[in-house]
Amino acid sequence: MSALLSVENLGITFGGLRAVHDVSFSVKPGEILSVIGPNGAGKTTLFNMISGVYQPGSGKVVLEGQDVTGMRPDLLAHRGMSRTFQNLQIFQNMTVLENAIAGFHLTESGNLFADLLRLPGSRGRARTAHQGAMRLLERVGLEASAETNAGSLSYGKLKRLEIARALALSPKVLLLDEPAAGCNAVETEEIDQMIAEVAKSGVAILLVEHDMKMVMRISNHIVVLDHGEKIAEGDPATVSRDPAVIAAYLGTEAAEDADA
Ligand SMILES: Nc1ncnc2c1ncn2[C@@H]1O[C@H](COP(=O)(O)OP(=O)(O)OP(=O)(O)O)[C@@H](O)[C@H]1O
Repeated sequence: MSALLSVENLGITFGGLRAVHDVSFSVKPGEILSVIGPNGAGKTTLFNMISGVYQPGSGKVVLEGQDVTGMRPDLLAHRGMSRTFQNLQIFQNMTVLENAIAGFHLTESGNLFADLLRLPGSRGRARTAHQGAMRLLERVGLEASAETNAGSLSYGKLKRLEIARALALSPKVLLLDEPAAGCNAVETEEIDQMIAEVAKSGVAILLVEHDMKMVMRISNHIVVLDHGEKIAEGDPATVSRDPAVIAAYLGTEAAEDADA
């Protein structure tokens, strides 16, 4: 199967610092690809370039054969690319359902409040968004919490709500920035399962995550960054044995032990 999303020689420099340099990889429909690396390796910067938050200094982002390099996030969302952020972007004072409805208005913020208030002219659209939002909540196991204030949800549920919102525009590729950060083991496993289900439906998943157990469990393919450069890639077993990867995380001594 051909690539849904390709990153070709992507790079960016911040005031002389090569935050990301010459990184290439591709992801297919239904595949879970994780980007890992020590703190400051360039993972979030890479995500920001792919999702149009940063203009790359060099290289290309290709979505379904189209060059979408530096395209605005809202336009990318319409072409099938959604993302979540490291910091939750949830409206704490709104209900779970209202937050999910907001996902359908990513590109038309003017309509969101009209729809929530059910103003004249918005009823048909509001009904569609309402039904879609309920389906999303079912998909992430939050239907029973629809009327709950988002501010009172557990952290794991908030994370699932954020993923639900990113799914609102039926993305073909979903970028998840640390979906398990701050979650306990049970919550992480629930998020695991959810991500696996989304991938099974044919969505390509691109994941940045520090929880190595989770990464090893759910990834089909792993790309390892260190100091902005790709130092390894492959399946979880291959990557976890790679001396360059071990060195990047633990120092060269550990890599020499692994080699012996
Ligand atoms: N907007 C920016 N301006 C200047 N430097 C930046 C900017 N964003 C990131 N950097 C630098 O680029 C490098 C890569 O940072 P980035 O946040 O992408 O790493 P990361 O792998 O996501 O780290 P972490 O795992 O800690 O989240 C770091 O040295 C960081 O200080």
